[in-house]
Amino acid sequence: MKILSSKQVRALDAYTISNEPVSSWQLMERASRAFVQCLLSKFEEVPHFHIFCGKGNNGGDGLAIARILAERGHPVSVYVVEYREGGTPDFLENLVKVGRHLKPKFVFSEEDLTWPEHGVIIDALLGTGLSKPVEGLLAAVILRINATRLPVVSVDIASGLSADRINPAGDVIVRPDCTVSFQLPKLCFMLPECAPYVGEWQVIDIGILEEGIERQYSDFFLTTRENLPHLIKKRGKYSHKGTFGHALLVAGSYGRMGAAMLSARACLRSGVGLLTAYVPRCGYQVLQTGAPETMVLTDPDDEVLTSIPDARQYSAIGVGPGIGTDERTYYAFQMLLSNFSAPMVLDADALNLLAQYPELMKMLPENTILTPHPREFQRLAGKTANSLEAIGVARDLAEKYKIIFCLKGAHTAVVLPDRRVYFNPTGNPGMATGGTGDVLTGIIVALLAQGYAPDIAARLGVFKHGEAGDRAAAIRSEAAVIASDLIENLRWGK
Ligand SMILES: NC(=O)C1=CN([C@@H]2O[C@H](COP(=O)(O)OP(=O)(O)OC[C@H]3O[C@@H](n4cnc5c(N)ncnc54)[C@H](OP(=O)(O)O)[C@@H]3O)[C@@H](O)[C@H]2O)[C@@H](O)CC1
Ligand SMILES: [K+]
Repeated sequence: MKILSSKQVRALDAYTISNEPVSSWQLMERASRAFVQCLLSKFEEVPHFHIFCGKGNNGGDGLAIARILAERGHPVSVYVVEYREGGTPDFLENLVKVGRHLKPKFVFSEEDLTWPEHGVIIDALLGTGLSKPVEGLLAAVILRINATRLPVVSVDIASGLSADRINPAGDVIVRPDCTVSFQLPKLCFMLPECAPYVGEWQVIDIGILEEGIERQYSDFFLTTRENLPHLIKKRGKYSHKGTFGHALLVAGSYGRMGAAMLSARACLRSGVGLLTAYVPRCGYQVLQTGAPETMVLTDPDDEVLTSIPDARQYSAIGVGPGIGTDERTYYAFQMLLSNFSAPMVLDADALNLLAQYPELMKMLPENTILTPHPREFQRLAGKTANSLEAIGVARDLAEKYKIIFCLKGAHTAVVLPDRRVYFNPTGNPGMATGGTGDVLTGIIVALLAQGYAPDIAARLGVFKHGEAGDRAAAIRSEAAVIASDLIENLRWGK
């Protein structure tokens, strides 16, 4: 699913209006009806809705939503915040229409506000037409909304929040519990800095023309459940273990064999035909016992990796979980990079080694997948002001070295060498716990070994990892999730 800028969304609305054709008021009516349907599905008992409207089209939506709710007999109060004169034509038309069912309260100053004690607040003050920081009366109303203990649902986007960039500190923005957005997600929904101004978010279909979306160019996408299942390879009746590749996992050091084990078990549960692990000698028994399906090769050293095996026979290589950053491990890693160019995924200490020895970057095989969490990325690429800037730096590096980044986070961003960015929708805060990254490495190396193209292996791996986390959290609750639960909850069917 594409992520478009506010300007592109305006062009898209205009395209739908002239090509469907549909009037802009009708499109607003469609959006508002879809919003009401979604809103009512969130509550078992319909509460009293308090709808705060601005005077642009977001306010127009608010008025239409108020009317539709009132027509159905639901309790509604509607407030129009008079921060400017006039209003957009669709706002004005809906103001006339709502007047047949309800008496809006016009708010000219803070004193006009009587604050509700029960019910749900609907925020329809400002939408994607935000053009300057919020001040004066609008700011006062937003601060009051943020001070309430009542649930807040924003229409399309929280009022005051910029869709396409990160607001400067100090901007006055609604902090909703939930945002119900029209047709396509906004870039800000993907960024951790914006999370307090987004809440739970949901995108609803308002019937924007698909061909109009196709005409808009974007480098940003949200991976969706719908566009992934067909990418999962069927296992044919006559397939054998050789059909699904042979992965090599280079992992572990003394005291960190758990990382190797988690990666190995995740790899085995992700469809790989054969798995060999290359570990220091201290890991031999651990893996042979804990992951008996794995073949184990050992380094001459007891505690850290100091050399590499002959990797020519492997269809993919995963390096990093638990290997540490010993200088001898650096030499081994360098040797691996200079001798082999199989599809590779690098995580954890392999990334720390890259940060410590940046000359290794030039040796990475094309389409190598790097899976840093924010601190690892900072070590690798330097400090950035915010997550959007970090994504920009990752795009430059991905293009320069022809590599793929999975920038791990609530919406992990898969950044491709052609600069496209795919955000991931699955996963939950329960996954912010030790070892989940090792699981991801194991999944991705399994997909690479089975012959998935690296960009698909990265996107699919990240998606399935998050989905397994969601399943685990549904069973155990977020706080109780540990990395092993993800492995147990991997599913590769539809
Ligand atoms: N297009 C469609 O067909 C559909 C659109 N839909 C809905 O429309 C929404 C976008 O509507 P919109 O473009 O009218 O923008 P919106 O944010 O409501 O108001 C802009 C007004 O506010 C003003 N203003 C801006 N910032 C300000 C500030 N800080 N403080 C004070 N004023 C400020 C700005 O002033 P100006 O920039 O002109 O000076 C302008 O007058 C979108 O989010 C969705 O909800 C849906 O119905 C689906 C169909
Ligand atoms: K809003």
